[in-house]
Amino acid sequence: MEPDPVLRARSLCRTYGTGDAAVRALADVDLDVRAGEFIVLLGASGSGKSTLLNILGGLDRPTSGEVVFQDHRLTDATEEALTRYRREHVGFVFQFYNLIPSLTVAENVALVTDIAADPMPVDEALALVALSPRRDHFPSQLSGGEQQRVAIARAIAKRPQLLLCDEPTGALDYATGKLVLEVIADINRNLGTTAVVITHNAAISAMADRVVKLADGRIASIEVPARRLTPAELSW
Ligand SMILES: Nc1ncnc2c1ncn2[C@@H]1O[C@H](COP(=O)(O)OP(=O)(O)OP(=O)(O)O)[C@@H](O)[C@H]1O
Repeated sequence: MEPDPVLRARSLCRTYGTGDAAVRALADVDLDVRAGEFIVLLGASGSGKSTLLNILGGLDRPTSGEVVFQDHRLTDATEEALTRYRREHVGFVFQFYNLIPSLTVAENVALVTDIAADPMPVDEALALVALSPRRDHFPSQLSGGEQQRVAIARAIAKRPQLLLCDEPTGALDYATGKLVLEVIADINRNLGTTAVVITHNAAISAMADRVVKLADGRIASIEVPARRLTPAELSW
């Protein structure tokens, strides 16, 4: 039996602007995200990937349609409830790491654990991304890949159900990007965190449970790779 969906999106539409300037970013998107799965979201630039991820993560609302997280309709939620949803249940990782330069690695992660309901200890989160020895360093003393691993530690330290990653390897070289993907795959496998990862790199799709392709704001296809590869087995 398939696991229950942790997120259900139905008939999602998102239009930016109005009148002649209106841009339809999403049109009639239906998607179930199942507990514990690893989804890769592919599609050309402008196909609606970030718009969909932002709506799933409660950073944005659809123009019409609905999103349900477990039993909660996010589309009806107040701003306070959406903020609580993001704070308690969603970890975000973006292309640029958004670390606070004046805080150490451990302090950057503690920013999140200080306000979370049931966080893991900061040092446990740093161990999961293999950065324990760098806990007292500042972001400027780290490589891009290391900074991204701090961002991942910060995202997972609150034990979110969902880890939403928008081009997490977009600013990284090949080898470093692979290391970062390995960390995300390990977290998905070992902690059971449901992961949705946007990428431009189709080779990454072989590490997914399902690959969702967007084109012009619609789901063009959903594929299940024959065998889920580890990032170490991927090449591009
Ligand atoms: N704030 C906005 N105002 C107006 N149009 C927007 C806005 N955000 C996105 N769009 C438009 O919506 C469409 C979908 O954008 P989106 O960022 O979701 O695509 P994407 O697939 O993530 O692209 P990329 O791979 O380039 O990041 C694009 O045509 C984009 O120009």
